Amino acid sequence: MNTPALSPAPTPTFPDPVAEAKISAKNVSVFYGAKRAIDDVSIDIPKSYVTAFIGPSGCGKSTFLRSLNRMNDTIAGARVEGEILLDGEDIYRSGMDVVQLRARVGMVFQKPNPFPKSIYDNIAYGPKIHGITGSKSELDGIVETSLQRAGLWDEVKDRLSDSGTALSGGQQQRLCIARAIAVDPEVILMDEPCSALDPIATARIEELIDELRGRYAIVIVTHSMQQAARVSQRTAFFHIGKIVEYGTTSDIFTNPREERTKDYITGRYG
Ligand SMILES: Nc1ncnc2c1ncn2[C@@H]1O[C@H](COP(=O)(O)OP(=O)(O)OP(=O)(O)O)[C@@H](O)[C@H]1O
Repeated sequence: MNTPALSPAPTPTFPDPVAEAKISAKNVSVFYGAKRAIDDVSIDIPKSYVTAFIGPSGCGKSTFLRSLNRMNDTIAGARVEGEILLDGEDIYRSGMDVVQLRARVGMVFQKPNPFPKSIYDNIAYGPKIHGITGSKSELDGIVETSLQRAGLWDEVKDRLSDSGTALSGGQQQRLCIARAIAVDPEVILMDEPCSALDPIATARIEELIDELRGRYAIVIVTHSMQQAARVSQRTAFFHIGKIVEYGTTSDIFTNPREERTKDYITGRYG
């Protein structure tokens, strides 16, 4: 498969000296009680590219994604071993401010989950609680910029006081992306962000990911290999808790080194 990216993307080599690591995971294992869901995974996630995690159901993609901003902390029995560095700083060190971390490393989930609040408040909430600003005019500015960046401003600018939950599914997902953007993140993690959306809303989110590329490090878990090929520049293929192969998206899809990667991308299993 060789689906072209949405717009001319850099064709990175691998390893790519230009793609400085934003996140470095070193020998990471994740357990649920005694069960090991991620087994000794190491990966550098670049600053300026979109990285896709692909692999069969249950191979640990979401588990690993959640370990990148300590969302696994919220799951009883989950435990992470190894090291995850964000700009060289261990996010699991004691004393790490996890609320601050999750603003720096934002997350968008499978099912859009806007707060049951107005569109405006969905965006303004984060900057307020993180103390980014309390001033109404600055907040107005953040709300407008975030909605613009998420490609939603024109659709909602005249109804900012309507409830976020009254929007369509695709608009709700763009609202959730705007909410993540509002706190000025450095990384955005997306866990199957289009799986609840129709093809048109999916295409809109994919265009948006492409527009956001370069401004944020983006990591997307997807079941759709076409989607990975369209939106990402790097792809990691997971299988039974391990990364089998990681490289440029074009190499993974056109010239995989590993038999298991080949089998997966040609649809032989998964
Ligand atoms: N909260 C949990 N408690 C116990 N086991 C879990 C939990 N969440 C996931 N697992 C197990 O960990 C393994 C990895 O699951 P995970 O959801 O990370 O895989 P995935 O590749 O994202 O799957 P999918 O593509 O189906 O979403 C699976 O065996 C799953 O059953």
